[in-house]
Amino acid sequence: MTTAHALSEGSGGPPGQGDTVIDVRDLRMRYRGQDVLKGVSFACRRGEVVVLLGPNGAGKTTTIEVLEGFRMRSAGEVTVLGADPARGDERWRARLGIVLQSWRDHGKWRVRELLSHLGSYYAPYSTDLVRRPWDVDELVAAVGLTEHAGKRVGTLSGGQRRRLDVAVGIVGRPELLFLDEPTAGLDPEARNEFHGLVRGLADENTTILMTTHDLAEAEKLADRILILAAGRIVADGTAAELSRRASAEATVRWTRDGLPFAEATTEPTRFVRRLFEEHGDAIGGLEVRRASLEDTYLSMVRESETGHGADERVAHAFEKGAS
Ligand SMILES: Nc1ncnc2c1ncn2[C@@H]1O[C@H](COP(=O)(O)OP(=O)(O)OP(=O)(O)O)[C@@H](O)[C@H]1O
Repeated sequence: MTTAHALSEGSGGPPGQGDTVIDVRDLRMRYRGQDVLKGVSFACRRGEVVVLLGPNGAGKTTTIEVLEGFRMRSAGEVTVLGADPARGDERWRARLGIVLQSWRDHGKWRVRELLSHLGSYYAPYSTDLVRRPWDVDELVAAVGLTEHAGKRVGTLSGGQRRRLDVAVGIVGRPELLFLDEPTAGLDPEARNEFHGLVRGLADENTTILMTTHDLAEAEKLADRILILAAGRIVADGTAAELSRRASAEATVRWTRDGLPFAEATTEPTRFVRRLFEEHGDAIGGLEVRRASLEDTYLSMVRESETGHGADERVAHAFEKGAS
């Protein structure tokens, strides 16, 4: 994929505050008397890939739809690309790219025609630095649909449709891209290609906020991970930071004279050195394992859902660690 454009410059919109592209403070959402978001706060900087994790029904789609301007919030302050999404105009909207969770059918259109048609809406917002829309053939190649460019959308497979969803989301060369479970239904190869596409866009300074239930994907793509649970952000950091802060302990496993041993320790390097000093060649099968993102995620979600003030405690610990 070649996208040698400065996506963040010359786009015609007002700059955000410095490098902050998304700023969310105390966002609240209540549906029919039920509080889903109870004070969500976070920020995203230009060029960051931020992954929003959380259990089913946590409010990830709600959060993203508020930021896209598709949903009115109950309370809180939200700024996206320098504007309140509830009052975003067309020029503001042209700077966003959106890949929704649900498929909106355009079954009778052919792939290339659909992308040309949708792309034409962005032409008035083209600048010398950011040519809009994306050239259709280049775009079709970037999402791996070249072979299917002449097909009717209704005849594509589920995974091919998902690729098309992504193409629709980026046809206007967005500065900020929202991806709601973009890889659901993609095969491993398509998923891998999609990851390359996301990294390529981020390298060109596109800010990306995405949701996924695939923790390996989150770990691979995210500059920063947010965990939304029980109506709040209970964790905010890199995958490594999250794992370290969730558990300072690593588990060391080894065998000695063929017998298995395991020990939890906060100082694995010192522990392993001592182990070899004491037992030398009798040691085999050495393994040092820190908490995985999955361990961390599951324990944080569990703690926040069972209450006992754990979510506040964890969020506080993360805030302290992140600064
Ligand atoms: N329009 C609506 N009216 C009433 N309740 C809603 C509405 N939209 C969402 N909800 C409720 O709000 C909660 C959060 O939904 P949301 O779709 O934001 O969660 P999510 O984190 O994206 O979930 P998933 O991982 O399953 O996609 C759910 O309990 C859902 O039933």
